[in-house]
Amino acid sequence: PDLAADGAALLALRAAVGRSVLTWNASRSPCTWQGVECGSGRVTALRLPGVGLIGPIPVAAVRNLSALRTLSLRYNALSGVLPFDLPGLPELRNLYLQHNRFSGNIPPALGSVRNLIRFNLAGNQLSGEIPQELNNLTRLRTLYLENNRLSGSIPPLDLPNLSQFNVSFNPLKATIPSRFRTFPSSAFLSTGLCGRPLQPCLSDIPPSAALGAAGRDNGGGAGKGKNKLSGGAIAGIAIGSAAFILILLILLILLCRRSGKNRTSSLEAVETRVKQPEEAVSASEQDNQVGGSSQANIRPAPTAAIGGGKKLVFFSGARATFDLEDLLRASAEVLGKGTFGTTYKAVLEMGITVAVKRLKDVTLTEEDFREKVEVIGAIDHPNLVPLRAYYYSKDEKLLVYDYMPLGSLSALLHVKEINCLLILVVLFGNGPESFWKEYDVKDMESTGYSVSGRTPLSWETRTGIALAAAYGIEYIQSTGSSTSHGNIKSSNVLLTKSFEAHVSDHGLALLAGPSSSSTRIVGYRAPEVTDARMISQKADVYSFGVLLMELLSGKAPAQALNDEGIDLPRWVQSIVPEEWATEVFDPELLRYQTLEEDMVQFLQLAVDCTAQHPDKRPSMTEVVARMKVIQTSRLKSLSREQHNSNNSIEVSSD
Ligand SMILES: Nc1ncnc2c1ncn2[C@@H]1O[C@H](COP(=O)(O)OP(=O)(O)OP(=O)(O)O)[C@@H](O)[C@H]1O
Repeated sequence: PDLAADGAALLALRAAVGRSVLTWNASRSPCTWQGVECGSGRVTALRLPGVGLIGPIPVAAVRNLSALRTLSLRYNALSGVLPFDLPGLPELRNLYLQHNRFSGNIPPALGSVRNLIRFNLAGNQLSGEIPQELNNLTRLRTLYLENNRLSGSIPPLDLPNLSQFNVSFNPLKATIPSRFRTFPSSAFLSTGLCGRPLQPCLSDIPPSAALGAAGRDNGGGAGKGKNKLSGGAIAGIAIGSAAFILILLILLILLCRRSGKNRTSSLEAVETRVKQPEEAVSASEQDNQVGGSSQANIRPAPTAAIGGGKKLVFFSGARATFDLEDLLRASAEVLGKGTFGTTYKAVLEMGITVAVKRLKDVTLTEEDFREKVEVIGAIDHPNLVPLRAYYYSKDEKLLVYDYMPLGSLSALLHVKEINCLLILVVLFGNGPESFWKEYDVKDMESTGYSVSGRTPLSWETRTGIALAAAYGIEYIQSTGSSTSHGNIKSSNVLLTKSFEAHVSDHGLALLAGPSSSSTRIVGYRAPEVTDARMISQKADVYSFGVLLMELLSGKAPAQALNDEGIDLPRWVQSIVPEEWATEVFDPELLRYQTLEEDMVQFLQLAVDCTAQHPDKRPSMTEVVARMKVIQTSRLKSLSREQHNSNNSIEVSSD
């Protein structure tokens, strides 16, 4: 076999599954074709994730690619049986076939691909048993088989290097073999398996022993009634299960009701703290609180809203449409606890919704506090969350912001929210297995459920968010040569209903007490920032680079810190750019094949932003400029394509 034979095999593959999507030029070397990589004059890798391949793969096409080390055809619509009925891929290390429509058995012949290290067949329709022959794959480190229809038991494979394993959502049965007991329970979700790490098996007596016992009871007869439970046992199990489900239901209802209750009572604590100490404050002190001279020096005199003796100080652009009493009467809900305190959503009686941040650990004097808040309030830009008002007393410091209805980018990208209704459907519908199997994720999402809990974000939305956040940060930095945000992360990028991004929490580092610095920006903090209070513009650039990586990969930086302590930037840098498309980008982005070049450029920018040395990082202005160049060149090529297609329509209509 040689390169020409590899080329012929690839063309056979294209003819079978990719005729309309692969534009390989047969007159050029296969090594120049999309997704093909060569080494020593042979095809060594074929990576075509999410390109729209469809149909069954001819066995011969794969078998002839005998120098292949990586085959990645994930996220396509490939069907039929797995094309590996004969040994023929001795070099294969990585086999990624997840999220296709392959059916039939896992071919035992795969056991002869002895160099296999990564093997992923998740999200197909494979049935039958997991073949015992996989035991020959002694180098195997990853075996992902979740979301198939595999039955039987897990064979007692002895794979010394296996560190990633999952068989969830398969109708497998019986006890988990001892080799697999060290994997977490998430590796065996929604199966019929039992034993560690799952619940103990109903009976400690293995089925064979039970059979033997039944046989003995029957005097070794024909085996009638063998392995059957008595009527009493069945009734016991039925009553037990019903009671369990009932308890679960009651717990669920209590949980849902409790979370509803929290929503309306959260600002009560604030009210108590605001009212009590205020009563003790002297009249002169109170006068000082209503737009004192220190405020007037910094910006035009703020409007003071006075209600029941309590004052909210509004910034000049904002009308004092409500007062503190209104705020305290509002129904409130905790949005989250952050470094600087707790944030509430407050819906005022007149219909206005605001976000109220209740600051903790403020050690500044009143004068310093007011002065600094006035500076923060004066920073006004369309991509920053507007600070509308504040409240200061000895015991309570509140900041009132515009409420951003879509919440944070972090929640959109990562939060897996399980809707109470969804749990009920799973529990009382047709049962978990049929639920996951029979409902297509897309169908679920179109009915308003989010199965994974993630809102799919398009490429345009992601780049729009990135650019808007960059504008916001650039503006903050433009207000002073050493001014920086100091806490750039995805939970501080908030979104309006139309996905417009606003950076929040700007300037709060100025108000923060020393205790707030320790936990801040884990995963986003630049290496030179040893004390989080020592913020800088180049450290913001680093954090923004991590945020970009998060947007492109869908991975949360704090969670990306794996056992070896590798954070998101180092993980991205450990992967060569040629592999970014398959290894780094969020699978949700794989459908934008034509945009791969743009994605690579954005990721390269993120890599530059996260350079170890601050001087090597671009400035925020350069970051904005580079992002605009990528977007503009994309728009230009789009309009060129449009122009060409219009011309060709005209020509063909001639
Ligand atoms: N103006 C707002 N509109 C809507 N949601 C908000 C607003 N401000 C904050 N939130 C939400 O409240 C949550 C808590 O915010 P908060 O700023 O208190 O903490 P954080 O951003 O998680 O951490 P840190 O304090 O370190 O920035 C955020 O995740 C965000 O979803």
